Amino acid sequence: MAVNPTAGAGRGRVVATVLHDRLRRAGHRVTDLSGTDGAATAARLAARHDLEALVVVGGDGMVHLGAGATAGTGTPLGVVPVGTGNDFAAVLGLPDDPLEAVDRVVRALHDGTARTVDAIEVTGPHDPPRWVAGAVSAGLDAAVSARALGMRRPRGAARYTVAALAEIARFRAWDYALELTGLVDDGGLPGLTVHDDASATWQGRAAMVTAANIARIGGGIRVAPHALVDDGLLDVLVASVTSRTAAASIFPAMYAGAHTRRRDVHLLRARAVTIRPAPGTPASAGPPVAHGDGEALAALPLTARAVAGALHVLTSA
Ligand SMILES: Nc1ncnc2c1ncn2[C@@H]1O[C@H](COP(=O)(O)OP(=O)(O)OP(=O)(O)O)[C@@H](O)[C@H]1O
Repeated sequence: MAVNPTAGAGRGRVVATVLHDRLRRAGHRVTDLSGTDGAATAARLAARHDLEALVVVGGDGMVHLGAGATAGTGTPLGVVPVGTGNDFAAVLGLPDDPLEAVDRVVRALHDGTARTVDAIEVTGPHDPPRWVAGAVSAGLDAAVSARALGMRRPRGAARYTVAALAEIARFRAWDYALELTGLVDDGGLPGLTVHDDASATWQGRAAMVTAANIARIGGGIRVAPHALVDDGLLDVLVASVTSRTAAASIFPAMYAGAHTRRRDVHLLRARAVTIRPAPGTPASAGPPVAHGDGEALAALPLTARAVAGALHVLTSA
């Protein structure tokens, strides 16, 4: 197991004790692989290839670490949500009561039941491949994540809201060049060039480019309301919003998923997307560092690819 003791205002530590006890009583050998921070935990997880299963306790940041350690390996992943943002757990219908979630994990391990879902493999020219469970953000939502990660106060969901207000206040749209493969829905995006082999290219100005495996990010923002976690596809949101006023109205609309009714918001569906700054964009004016599951990934360019069935999430039928 791996725990973020700070998640949920310290609830992570308490829930982890219960989980540890329940797993031991069920006859499992339990190793606590939690580090002193996210990077230390990731390093400890990367060194273990012998786990029967990995159970993470925390928010979407811990799901990110768990996906990184288990995606594509066949090792089942258990999730006990105690964070502020528990989007992955919510989308999978896991109990939001952490003690019920512990029960579910213990029962799934006993019964050998797991749900097979997709994950996003992220590759770029400079960094090793990374796995993302929820969504890859490369626009305003990435800037908000970066700011929220750097803030100590306020805690909880309010931190994301404060970060969003600050980023909207200094917002300027970015110029992107996108390449999509395995396109099955063009989302009505003007200027998209679609080729016979189901690839497509687009260049333009946008506030958000987000490749989503699940419907929600940031603790309930319904960024891609119809995204399915097991369709082998990414829902790619392109918000061709260029003014600060429009950016300010789009963010609150996303909580209800109402942004998709706007004519300048497009949801495409494809197997993979490569996201670059448009040619000629000076580095100082380029899009922000991409984030995945609310964690920093890498500067653009990057390719996000849906990998069908990469994750086996412990849950009972
Ligand atoms: N042992 C640890 N100590 C401190 N931070 C950790 C630890 N393990 C992971 N983290 C990091 O904490 C961050 C937030 O993690 P997580 O998503 O689990 O919680 P959260 O929902 O943001 O938490 P909170 O409820 O405190 O807002 C992530 O960047 C994660 O890597």
